[in-house]
Amino acid sequence: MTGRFISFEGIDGAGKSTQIASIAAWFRARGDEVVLTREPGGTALAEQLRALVLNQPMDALTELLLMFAGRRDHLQALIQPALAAGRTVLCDRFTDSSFAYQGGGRGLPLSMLEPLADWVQAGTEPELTFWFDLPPAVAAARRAGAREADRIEAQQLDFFERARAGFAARAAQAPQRVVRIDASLSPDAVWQQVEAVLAQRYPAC
Ligand SMILES: Nc1ncnc2c1ncn2[C@@H]1O[C@H](COP(=O)(O)OP(=O)(O)O)[C@@H](O)[C@H]1O
Ligand SMILES: Cc1cn([C@H]2C[C@H](O)[C@@H](COP(=O)(O)OP(=O)(O)O)O2)c(=O)[nH]c1=O
Repeated sequence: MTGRFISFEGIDGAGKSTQIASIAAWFRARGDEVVLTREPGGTALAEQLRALVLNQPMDALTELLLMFAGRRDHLQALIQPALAAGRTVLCDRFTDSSFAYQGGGRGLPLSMLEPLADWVQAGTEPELTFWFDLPPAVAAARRAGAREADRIEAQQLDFFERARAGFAARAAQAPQRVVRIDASLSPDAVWQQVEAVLAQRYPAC
């Protein structure tokens, strides 16, 4: 039995964390065993890499390699065993974030990212990805009221414009997998959109 693998994407401040709790509750109410996890991070090793990558100065390629190193450990130690046990894995960010941030934001070429994604994922891919999309200025205003910026969140608006374009390109390449949610609306209005997608993709048996 293979479980479901679902990821959540969007620029910082899009409201992913706010929605994921309700999504986990939605699957639990159906009787699924839910594993909530995140990237960068998700395992002890990958959380150590997260602390480095979000706080230490480094070049873009080093940043990319650390993101994929953590992802490899996360897949091997947590995601793949959970899927093999039939669990529903909800992952706050996955490979689309590397394409958006290191590809779009930092400007690294797709020819560098694509082979890494193939090697590291070796066929494991989310079956559904929610892309919480909103203008970077709106996301920045939300973040300003909520928390102190880390090394990546401290980037300027043009970085987040490029990251947003990176998510849009990934969505265009995989329209069956990636569902765009208008994240500029109120939390309730965002939830209505999410719930409609869940109800359509996972009808009650
Ligand atoms: N739809 C929304 N409208 C307005 N504010 C929101 C909305 N969703 C989340 N927020 C607020 O914006 C901030 C960032 O939300 P969060 O869920 O942490 O985003 P993310 O995990 O995508 O970075 C938090 O202060 C949160 O309360
Ligand atoms: C997974 C991943 C995240 N990131 C970045 C996006 C975020 O700025 C940061 C941390 O992600 P996250 O914990 O999701 O931050 P937030 O809750 O603020 O949205 O890491 C990348 O640059 N590349 C990646 O591959």
